[in-house]
Order: sequence, then C-alpha cells, then structure tokens
Amino acid sequence: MRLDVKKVSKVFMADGGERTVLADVSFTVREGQFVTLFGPSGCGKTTLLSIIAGFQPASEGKVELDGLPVTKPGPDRAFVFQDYALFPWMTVGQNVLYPLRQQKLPRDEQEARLRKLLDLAHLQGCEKLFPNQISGGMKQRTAVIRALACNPRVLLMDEPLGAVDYLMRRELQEELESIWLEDRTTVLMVTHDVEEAIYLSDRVIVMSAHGGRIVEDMKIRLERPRRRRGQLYHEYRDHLTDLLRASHQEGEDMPGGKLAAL
Ligand SMILES: Nc1ncnc2c1ncn2[C@@H]1O[C@H](COP(=O)(O)OP(=O)(O)OP(=O)(O)O)[C@@H](O)[C@H]1O
Repeated sequence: MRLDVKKVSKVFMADGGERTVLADVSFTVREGQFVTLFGPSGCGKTTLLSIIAGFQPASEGKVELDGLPVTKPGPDRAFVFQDYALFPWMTVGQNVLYPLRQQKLPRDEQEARLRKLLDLAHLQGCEKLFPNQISGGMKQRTAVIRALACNPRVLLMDEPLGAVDYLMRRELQEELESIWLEDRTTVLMVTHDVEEAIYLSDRVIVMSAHGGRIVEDMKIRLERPRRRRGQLYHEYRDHLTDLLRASHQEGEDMPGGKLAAL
C-alpha cells in the first residue's frame, strides 16, 4: 500500500501561544518499502506517525493510503508502541490471537496464523507465558507479530526497540529485518538511533530539531540482509551523525539555547 503525506502541518497551543511541530511535511512511502523517520527528541516524529495512524488530525494537509484520505484509525494500519502495550493479563499466544479474534476468523485459521507468526519471531513454545514472564526482547517481538497478525497494509512503529539494551537492540534489529524480509509489509518506523535507521531502512527521512521540517530524504543502498560493515555503511553513518549534530547546533543557536535542543 502506498502512503502519501501531503503538505502536513501540525500546530499545538502551548503556554498561551502556538507551537508549530510539523511544517509542510511531504513524502511518499512506496508499497513494500521500509522507511524511517529520524530526528532528535521532540522534533515531531511521534506526532507525524500518530497523524498517519489516524489518532489525531493534521492542522493542514492530508495523509492518503492508495489515494484515499486517512481520517481515523483503520485495520489497514497497525501500530507498535514503544512500551509494547501488550495486555498483561493475556499470554503471548492470547495477545497475538486477540486481533484475529476481533476479526472473527475461523478457529483453525487463527491457530495456523498464530503458529506461523510464532515461528517468524522465534517464539515457539512461549505462547503460554505471560508478558511479565518474558524478556524485553521477547515482549517486543510479541508486539511486532501481534501487529502483523491482521496482515496490515502498513506497519507503523514508534521507537519499537527503545526499551531494550544495546546488544539486545542489535539482535532485535536483525530479527526485525528478517521478519520484514519474509513479510514485506510497508513500514514506517520512528527512531533517533543512527545505526538502527541505517541498518533497517530503504530510506531515512531526516527531520530538523525545530520547526518540523524534513532536512533530507536519504536512500540507503545497502544489500539485504544487511551487514554493519563496509565503506558505504560507515559513510551513511557519518553523514547521518553529522546531520544530527547540525540539527542540535541549530537548536543551540535558537532562543531557548542548548537545553531546548536536547
Ligand atoms: N498534544 C500536544 N499538545 C501540545 N504539545 C504537544 C502535544 N503533543 C506533542 N507536543 C509537543 O510536540 C513536540 C513534538 O513531540 P513528538 O512526541 O512528536 O516528538 P518526537 O520527535 O517523537 O520526540 P521523542 O523522540 O522524544 O519521542 C514536543 O515538543 C511535544 O511536547
């Protein structure tokens, strides 16, 4: 499914005045692409993702899916939240089955889909465990396959790996890539991690620290499955780090100073 973000702006009322969080943001995600929204904390990534999900309206502009305007959440889009948002009273299996039950699929189809998804995320044998009995990484994988359970046309993920440690995060990036290589759902993911953006994305859309603009739309031309080495990988990493630094610098030079950019 093709996603078009067309001249989207978002203005919030804050401290008695207006604050522009997104300004005239436009881009397209083609069917089957993995695209990352990248930028420092507070630059408006989550706001943009939630407008695309239909959780809140844009102040101006519009979002279209295959040419049709988004006005509210829908089953064509699945959302993975940073804190996983698993149901703590349900087991791993019940969590993944939940959206399938909502869709009232025949029971044998539900079971078959559950098995396939558990295999995909290497969670075979864990379906009877509750979220508080599994690691952060397993919770994260459960949240991803729960989102994929209904075959969404677009997967929206907000810092899905934000809550795990460095090594686990790298491992999960690899798992996420292999799940996506099997599934090829259109993905838009938010991150502020340079290596994660490069490792996972076909394109990285870089946002400014202030003013809610896109500063660069970077194609990542690395073979898949990805490796974290090679000259091109390091060039992308350096370039993205420079953009992030410049963005912080821009923040320091603005009224409000250094702290406002952090
Ligand atoms: N409902 C709201 N009312 C007022 N201001 C808001 C609202 N939602 C978000 N903001 C402000 O908009 C700005 C962008 O927030 P957003 O969460 O989109 O940024 P982000 O890039 O996702 O940051 P992070 O990486 O820290 O999650 C922040 O300054 C935030 O305080």
